[in-house]
Amino acid sequence: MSGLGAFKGRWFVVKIGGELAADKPKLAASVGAAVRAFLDAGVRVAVLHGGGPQATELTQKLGLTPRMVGGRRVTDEATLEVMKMTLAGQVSVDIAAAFRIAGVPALCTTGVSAGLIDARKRPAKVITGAGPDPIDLGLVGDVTDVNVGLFEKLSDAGIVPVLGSLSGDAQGGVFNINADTVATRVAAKLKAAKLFLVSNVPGVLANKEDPSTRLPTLTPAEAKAKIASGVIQGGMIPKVEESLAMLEEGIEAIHIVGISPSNALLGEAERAGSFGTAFLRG
Ligand SMILES: Nc1ncnc2c1ncn2[C@@H]1O[C@H](COP(=O)(O)OP(=O)(O)O)[C@@H](O)[C@H]1O
Ligand SMILES: CC(=O)N[C@@H](CCC(=O)OP(=O)(O)O)C(=O)O
Repeated sequence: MSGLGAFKGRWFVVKIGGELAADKPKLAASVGAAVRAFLDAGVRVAVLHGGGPQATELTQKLGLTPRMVGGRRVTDEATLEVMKMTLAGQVSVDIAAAFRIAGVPALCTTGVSAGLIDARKRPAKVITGAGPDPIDLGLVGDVTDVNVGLFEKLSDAGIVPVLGSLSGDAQGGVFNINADTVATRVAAKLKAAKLFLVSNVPGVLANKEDPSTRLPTLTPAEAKAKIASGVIQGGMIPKVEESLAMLEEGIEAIHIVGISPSNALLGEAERAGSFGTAFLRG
């Protein structure tokens, strides 16, 4: 029995980057196997997923031009339709299939369902790396509430909720939210013991082109300096910013980790910094 037993009854929140859904056997052997091990240790698990690369590809196929600002997608009506097709469609079904291979009873939907994740439109805001003026991202939301009771009921029934990062409101509104952001909000509301942001890179890298330059740990000061100097760019910016915000809220363990080798997530859960990047209070 591993050290995971110490987390019996607590929540682990796992966020899967959209790109990882493309290879079902690999996703099953890495994230699927780790989630199975968490469940076997009595840990409660909630999964959030993105689908950014698939959404960008479909946007282009439809003759539209994707626009990202500081790692966030500018979301007009047409783009929101694309997000529904990819997050609630292709990516959701592929993750459900991968979890079946791993023997994980996953219920795959989005945060819109049954008010699992409530949101409201995000007001125009200054975005890191995108100049001094506030930017309106369109139909992008901020999480306002998480239905913790329903997460607990699903978990009590042995079901793992797996949610694409769309959320809604009681008036029928639907909003696109960066999946890292949703994951951090859900982790905070569930008072999760650990949050894992599982991506296509092994962690935060000192040189983003070289996987051997993984930084095992980062303090807030180090992370902010790496954003300011341009070492951390693009989609890694929201991951790191959200992780730092989580630390400020008192969540003790946030890990950015990859899926190679396949035991990376499980290993990182057992020993922080062993396979990914763990954020430490400064
Ligand atoms: N310092 C860095 N270390 C690792 N990845 C980085 C870094 N800076 C930028 N990146 C980029 O961030 C990407 C991960 O963000 P993103 O594509 O949004 O992942 P996900 O889809 O898993 O949320 C990596 O593929 C990499 O290209
Ligand atoms: C507002 C915003 O940026 N939403 C994201 C949601 C998907 C996502 O985060 O996907 P990954 O985790 O695969 O990057 C987007 O539209 O790309």
